[in-house]
Amino acid sequence: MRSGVMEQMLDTGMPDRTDALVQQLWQWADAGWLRRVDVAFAQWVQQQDAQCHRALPVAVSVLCALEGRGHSCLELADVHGRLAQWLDWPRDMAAQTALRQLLALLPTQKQPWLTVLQSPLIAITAAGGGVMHKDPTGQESQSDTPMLLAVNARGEPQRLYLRRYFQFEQAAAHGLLARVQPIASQVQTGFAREEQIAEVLGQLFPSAGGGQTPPQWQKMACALALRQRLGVITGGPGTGKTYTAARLMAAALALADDPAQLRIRLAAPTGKAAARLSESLQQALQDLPPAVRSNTALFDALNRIPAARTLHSLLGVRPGTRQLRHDGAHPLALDWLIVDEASMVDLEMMAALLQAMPPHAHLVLLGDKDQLDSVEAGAVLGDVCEGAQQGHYSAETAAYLQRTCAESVPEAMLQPEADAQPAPALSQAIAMLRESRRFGGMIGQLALAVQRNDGAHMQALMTQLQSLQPDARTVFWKEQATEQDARQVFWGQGHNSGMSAEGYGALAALLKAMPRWPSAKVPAAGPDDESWLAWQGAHAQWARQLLDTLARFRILCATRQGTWGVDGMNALVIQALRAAGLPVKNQGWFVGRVVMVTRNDASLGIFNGDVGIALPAANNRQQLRVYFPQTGLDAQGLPVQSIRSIAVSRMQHVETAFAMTVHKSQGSEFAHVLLCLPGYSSPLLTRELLYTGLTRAKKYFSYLSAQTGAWQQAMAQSTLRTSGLVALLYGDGWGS
Ligand SMILES: Nc1ncnc2c1ncn2[C@@H]1O[C@H](COP(=O)(O)OP(=O)(O)OP(=O)(O)O)[C@@H](O)[C@H]1O
Repeated sequence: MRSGVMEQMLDTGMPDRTDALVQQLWQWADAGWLRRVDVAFAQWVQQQDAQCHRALPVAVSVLCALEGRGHSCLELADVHGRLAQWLDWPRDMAAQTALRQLLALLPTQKQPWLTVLQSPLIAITAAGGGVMHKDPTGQESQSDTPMLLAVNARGEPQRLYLRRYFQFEQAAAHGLLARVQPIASQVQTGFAREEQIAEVLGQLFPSAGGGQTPPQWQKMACALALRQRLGVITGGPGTGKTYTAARLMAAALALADDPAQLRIRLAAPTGKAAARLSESLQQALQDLPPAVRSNTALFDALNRIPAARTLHSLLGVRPGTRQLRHDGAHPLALDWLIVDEASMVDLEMMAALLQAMPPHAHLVLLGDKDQLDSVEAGAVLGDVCEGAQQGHYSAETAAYLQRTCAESVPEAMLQPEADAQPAPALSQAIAMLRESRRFGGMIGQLALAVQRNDGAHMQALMTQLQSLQPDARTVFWKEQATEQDARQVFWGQGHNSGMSAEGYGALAALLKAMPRWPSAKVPAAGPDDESWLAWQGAHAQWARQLLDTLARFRILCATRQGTWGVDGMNALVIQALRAAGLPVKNQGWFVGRVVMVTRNDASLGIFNGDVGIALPAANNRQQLRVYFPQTGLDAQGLPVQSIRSIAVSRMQHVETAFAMTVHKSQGSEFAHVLLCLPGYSSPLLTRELLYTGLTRAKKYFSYLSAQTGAWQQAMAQSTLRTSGLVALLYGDGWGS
């Protein structure tokens, strides 16, 4: 099929008529290079506007294809240069030539876009909002056109949007900027003066302040978030985002007129992230300074904060619709909202959240701006934190931080007075935590090198790695790797003695060591029968050990398909388990099948991303159940680990997960991570992907790639999602 399409396209060149061109787009969809929905929309446009420019259906299908890849618009400047990065190009040269020929219909300069986009289906709008209801020739157009062309102040075309995404961007930008306006009346939110903030923060960060080096960004992050109704706390893994959020909650309560009435709520984009936030916050509350913990009223109020929810459930998503129970007209009933893993929140959800936030309430976003973006369109946290590395603090902010934290903002992070642009209002709400409390060592160094795209640092680390004795290595690195290499790594063989405990070899050994069943049939004895209780205990302990072992190692892949993708690696693990004598199957359920939930199911209490293992039920060895780890709270409010199980017959939406995509691993950590890159280039292989994969590893990191240089190529490539949000938040030309 593919070669047929290409031959035809190469033979005939581009058709002159738009309907014939749309037919060619369908062939591209048949060949898998465009989604059918992309072409269906282009066809609809061509049918509605029969006189349209012949390049319009191509532009429209590209716009839709980009939306499917997480971009919120089509950036019209340098389209040709950018498309090479944006689209996943077919791998063979002939197909690439044919695709280039098609895309050559799109203008290379900005101005001719006005002619191409001249259509009653496209309205012009100022990039900052305010639809002009004119088409590019100045004619009145419909007010509800499906697409919008954003132009700058000089009327030059900037970006083409599907209307929905334009509206989401506007709502997100307006919502964020409205929250960085100074709080009109401190009385309204019950907050007192700066001296009180200084006093409270002094208690919460007793050892910080006083000009320590490096500056205490955690304390400053709290001060910034208390100053307006938006706080953004970004930082790599283990930099103390949750630790800081716990102190911020304590500060908000301590400063409130009536702490018992202050409604603090917690949320995260996924159920797993929500559970993890509650768990880490509980831990962080236990770490509060004794003086704060002994304030019983405050500590009780902190402990009464409800467990974190998913954003979907907080906003009240109505099943099967895009409607929400909470919006601008029906705001959320809360005073503070802390959202963790904000990098996973997509543009549509962020817009909805900001609209549903009551005007007086504080929103605090926690997340790692360098991680992969949300699966759906938008890169909101990345866009918001565009200038976080450099700070861009105003002299007023620096003075405020000095007064409240006794901390000086480093000179390099102040917006230069000579700068034509004033310090952006949004930057005054952002704090970047820079010191990892969890990991340094080789993995931390690699993450830094990747984050900064620092090839020389990478090289030095590789040289250092070679010079280490195998047992001292926390990183294993192999290019031009084979399946045999993969087997060795995931089985935990041969690299160093520490790593060998962290792999599926250990899982297989445990599976084989299933506790001996008391009898062939389930004991009919009652629950107080001693042997029955002993058997139940042994079974639960076994399941617990398996889950612990599973939680320590994972294979992460950049892609789904192919030998080095999720499917290939899952098949390889299953093969290895079979070779070890376990009765595994290629398809369906078997003892030891590791699965990931792919859809939330509130009735079963399982969430997208939860990982469990199929094991025989304690009371019926013929019946398989999936065992999941569960975190609860003990009488003192401390997290306790337990297990729960669900019959496999009730698990409809799961997939095998010995290996998973890097995307799906966001929000999880493992003692040992094996990251696999495929043997070909792809726009999916980016710096953010490497960084996210790397930073999932706490102790050991293994890297395998079928080709040499894949790491360096990925490091040089950024996800670069196109959006107009940075321009809306910081002004046109920011950072350029
Ligand atoms: N200022 C500090 N003093 C002492 N320990 C700290 C401090 N900040 C953080 N920690 C500790 O460092 C560890 C990581 O902190 P935390 O979990 O808050 O980081 P995080 O940025 O939220 O991580 P993740 O990205 O994994 O969510 C925790 O054990 C925490 O108690």
